[in-house]
Amino acid sequence: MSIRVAGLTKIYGEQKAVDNISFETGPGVLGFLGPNGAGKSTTMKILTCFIPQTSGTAEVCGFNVSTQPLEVKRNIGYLPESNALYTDMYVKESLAFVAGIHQIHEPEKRIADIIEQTGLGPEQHKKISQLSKGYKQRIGLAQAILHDPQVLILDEPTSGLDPNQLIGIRQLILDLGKTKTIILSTHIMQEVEAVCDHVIIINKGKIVTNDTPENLKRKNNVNTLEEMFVKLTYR
Ligand SMILES: Nc1ncnc2c1ncn2[C@@H]1O[C@H](COP(=O)(O)OP(=O)(O)OP(=O)(O)O)[C@@H](O)[C@H]1O
Repeated sequence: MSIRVAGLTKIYGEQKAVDNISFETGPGVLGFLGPNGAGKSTTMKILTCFIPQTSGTAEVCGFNVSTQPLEVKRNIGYLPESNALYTDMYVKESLAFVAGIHQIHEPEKRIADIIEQTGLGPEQHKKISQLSKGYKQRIGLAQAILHDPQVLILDEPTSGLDPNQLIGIRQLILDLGKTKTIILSTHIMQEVEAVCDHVIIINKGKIVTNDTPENLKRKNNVNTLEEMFVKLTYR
């Protein structure tokens, strides 16, 4: 399994944001769902070594996030919810910058491949500040996959995109999920139906369910994932 989480807990001050969660996942797309404030981003930040957990363990590709953060970062690509970009950089310049950080061999070829894969071709000569929101998301994704990590953590990668952009990014996630382990946080249930093989729902810091979308609908006797989400997380 590429990701193993055991008894993970994060306490901010008095608040338990993540409460003793455990799960494992391998190649494919895992939907990581839950209401606002459930603890999704906190879990993702721990997995990507942005913040330390209070207790419990997390491993990425066999490397421990607490004791082997460099190895974890080599094996993980992260698109944070905020998708902070250097907006004064040109598209290729920003990718070259990230390629330098990862010490990528033959960066020009890899950057050209990634521009092709993420559909950035038509916009590749622009400054990031000149790009539409959808293309900025593509830059965030391009930066996350540039070093060809085995694991991708995508925090609401399609929020605010128009339907055309949505289709493009979802297709890219589907393609990547054929070989990589992807954890995808989203509030869009259509997206879960479209791309996720498996779903974890977290509520108030605890995992309330972990199954395939089909099993979840059947077990909860509902027709849609929206109904299932409300049933498991409302109040
Ligand atoms: N740095 C912090 N300091 C204190 N509390 C925090 C901090 N970051 C998050 N929290 C709290 O932890 C809880 C979980 O937040 P988190 O961002 O993980 O939720 P989320 O599931 O990603 O929510 P959303 O869907 O709204 O993005 C929230 O109550 C939040 O206010």
